[in-house]
Amino acid sequence: MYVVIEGIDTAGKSTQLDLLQKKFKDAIFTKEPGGTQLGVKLRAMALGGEAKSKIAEMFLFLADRAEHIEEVIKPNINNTIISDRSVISGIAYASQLDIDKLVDLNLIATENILPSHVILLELTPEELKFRLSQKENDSIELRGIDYLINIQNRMKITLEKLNINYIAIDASLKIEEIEKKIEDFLNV
Ligand SMILES: Nc1ncnc2c1ncn2[C@@H]1O[C@H](COP(=O)(O)OP(=O)(O)OP(=O)(O)O)[C@@H](O)[C@H]1O
Ligand SMILES: Cc1cn([C@H]2C[C@H](O)[C@@H](COP(=O)(O)O)O2)c(=O)[nH]c1=O
Repeated sequence: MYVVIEGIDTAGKSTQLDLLQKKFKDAIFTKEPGGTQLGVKLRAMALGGEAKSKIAEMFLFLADRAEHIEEVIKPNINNTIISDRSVISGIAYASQLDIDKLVDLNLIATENILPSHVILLELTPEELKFRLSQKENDSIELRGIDYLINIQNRMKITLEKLNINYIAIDASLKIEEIEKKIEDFLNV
């Protein structure tokens, strides 16, 4: 299975991935952006704010995704893959473009390969504001609360549009409660 943990910045993805690492010892753990050698360079460019064009930024993430599919997902498609982010973030975060156009571009990048299970961790604006205040914000996080909540809404629209098997979990629940809901969703 190709499992993805999705959510906007600070939603709790890394926290749950650390717990999943203990449970799925044979799984391939990966991420977007930055899950390949090329992806590390693309991540640095995209998150470093080097692209003045939002379209150029989007293509940096698309290139990362295409390389990730080729180098990590396809070779391991018959094993358990657990990824921090995916095409869902890719479509949701490119908020200057129409979702349908983004779906087409991302299906090219992913060769029509989609996650089999997506866990969406959802934050309230209040919880997001608190969590962002607890860390140094990167160029995307600096776009603010309304921008990120809009991204979160676009994630749900994208999941429905792609008809992907997903669960939306309140990210402000206790860490253990979220862990249990994920376990039940993955039937482990
Ligand atoms: N269920 C939770 N309740 C309260 N705080 C949480 C919960 N899960 C994670 N946190 C805290 O929220 C912050 C962000 O968590 P984490 O780094 O796991 O999020 P993330 O989605 O990986 O973030 P990013 O995408 O920005 O890297 C951390 O300080 C973490 O300790
Ligand atoms: C895959 C992907 C990610 N982003 C954004 C989302 C986050 O702000 C960063 C990644 O940070 P993380 O700490 O690794 O979660 O990049 C994006 O804008 N487009 C994408 O396709």
